[in-house]
Parts: sequence; C-alpha cells; structure tokens
Amino acid sequence: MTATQPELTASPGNGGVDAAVAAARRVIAALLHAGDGTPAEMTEIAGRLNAVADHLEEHAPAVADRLVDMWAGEGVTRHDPVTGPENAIAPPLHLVGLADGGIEGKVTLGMPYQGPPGCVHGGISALLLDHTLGVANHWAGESGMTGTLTLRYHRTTPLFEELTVTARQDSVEGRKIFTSGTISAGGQVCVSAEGIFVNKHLARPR
Ligand SMILES: CCCCC/C=C\C/C=C\C/C=C\C/C=C\CCCC(=O)SCCNC(=O)CCNC(=O)[C@H](O)C(C)(C)COP(=O)(O)OP(=O)(O)OC[C@H]1O[C@@H](n2cnc3c(N)ncnc32)[C@H](O)[C@@H]1OP(=O)(O)O
Repeated sequence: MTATQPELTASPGNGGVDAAVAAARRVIAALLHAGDGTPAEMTEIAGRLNAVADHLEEHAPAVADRLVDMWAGEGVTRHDPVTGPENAIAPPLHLVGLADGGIEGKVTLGMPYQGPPGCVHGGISALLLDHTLGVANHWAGESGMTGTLTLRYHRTTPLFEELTVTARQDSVEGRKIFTSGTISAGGQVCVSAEGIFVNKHLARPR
C-alpha cells in the first residue's frame, strides 16, 4: 500500500482462521486438479476432511452470535465471498482506493472459477464486479444495495492470468447510485459492468 492507495479489504493474517482458510483454498483447488482419475486415496482424504469439519462444527459459536460478530468492526470486511480472508470461496480479491476516486484490485483465478474451458465462469465475473462496484460506492461515500447490474462480456476472461478489476461511482441521483467497472486481462477489457444501487441499508444483527 502507498499513501495514495488505502486498503479497502481486510489483509489476511498469518495465523488463526486466515491461515486455515488459505489451506482450505489450496484443498479446494487441489481436489479439482486431482479429479476422479487420480491415484490419491480419496476415501481416506474424505475421512480426514470430515474429521476437520467435525472439529470445526463442534467448536463453532451459535449462528446468531456469529452473525453479530461478522457484522461488527473489521468483521464486516472479513467474511464476504470476494475479498474475505475468513471465506474459503473468496479468491480472494484485494482492493485499494485510487487517488482519482476509483478503486482497483488484482487477482489470478484458477480452476475452481472455471466456466468455458480455460476461462472464468461468467457468474464469477458478475460476483467480482457486483462486490467491487459496491466497495467503490463505499469508497466514494454513498453506498447501497444492488438494484440492477448489467454486464457485457466482451471477450473471454482467462484463468491463470492476472486480472485487474476496477470500479468507480459515476453519479448519485436521489437514492439511486450509478456505478461502473471492468475486469481486464493484458490491458484489454473482458467484462464491463454498470450498476444501479439503491441507498438502503439493512439493520446489522446485534
Ligand atoms: C456480501 C457481504 C458484504 C460484506 C462487506 C460489507 C461492507 C464492507 C464495507 C465496505 C464494502 C461495502 C460494500 C460492498 C458490499 C456489497 C456488494 C454486494 C452487494 C449486494 O450483494 S446487495 C444484495 C443484492 N441486492 C438485493 O438483495 C436488493 C433487493 N432489493 C431491495 O432491497 C429493493 O428492491 C431495493 C433496495 C433495490 C429498492 O427498494 P426500495 O423500496 O428501497 O426502492 P424504491 O421503490 O423506493 O425506489 C427508489 C428509487 O430506486 C429505483 N429502483 C428501485 N429498485 C430498483 C432496481 N432494482 N434497479 C434500479 N432502480 C431501482 C426506483 O425506480 C426509485 O427511483 P426514482 O426515485 O428515480 O423513482
């Protein structure tokens, strides 16, 4: 991070749940890479993974308590499925604020996010853009819930190549917030998005 690039997503810690989540991401990708034709002992692996899940479930707080925790303090930026260091399905994308009012993040996606052969699934691109547009609104100071998200898929989005995800708030009209963004690879726009967000905020669990 530089003085002009404030971090807008929680940085993963080296230990605790963040380290376990990083390991889980490796497991998800490794299972998909291995597939069904591998000589790896999948029955034994399933047993070991289930033992880990049993242990975690046994020691988890009640859902209601956990929801309070997730929506308090830094927890708000730690659990989401795009950037969250506590969320194993988050790639994760790391976003910074830019001096020109926009935001930007870099991410390289692997097989768990595949749609067409060797390419990013269109729904995953929508997920990344929805969230990034939402964070751009937060960065601009006026945020809301996604009302309408329009996407244009210009060209396929490659797996295993660094992607740049950008977004900016374009205008605010009453409660409506107009926001746009792109996913690019090698300097070419693969997906562009235009969103209308509506200034409405749900009560956080207490
Ligand atoms: C995912 C975890 C996130 C964790 C991190 C959170 C915070 C971290 C901090 C910083 C990061 C910040 C944000 C990042 C996170 C978020 C990104 C994810 C965003 C989402 O994942 S969010 C879930 C999907 N989203 C919904 O679940 C919405 C369901 N829906 C509704 O809740 C209502 O439907 C609502 C609120 C949309 C409108 O309802 P309403 O009753 O308040 O609106 P109303 O009728 O009064 O209209 C007022 C004016 O908006 C126009 N209008 C109405 N609806 C419209 C629409 N759909 N499209 C375009 N324009 C629309 C009208 O035409 C009128 O315009 P006009 O004034 O010009 O006539």
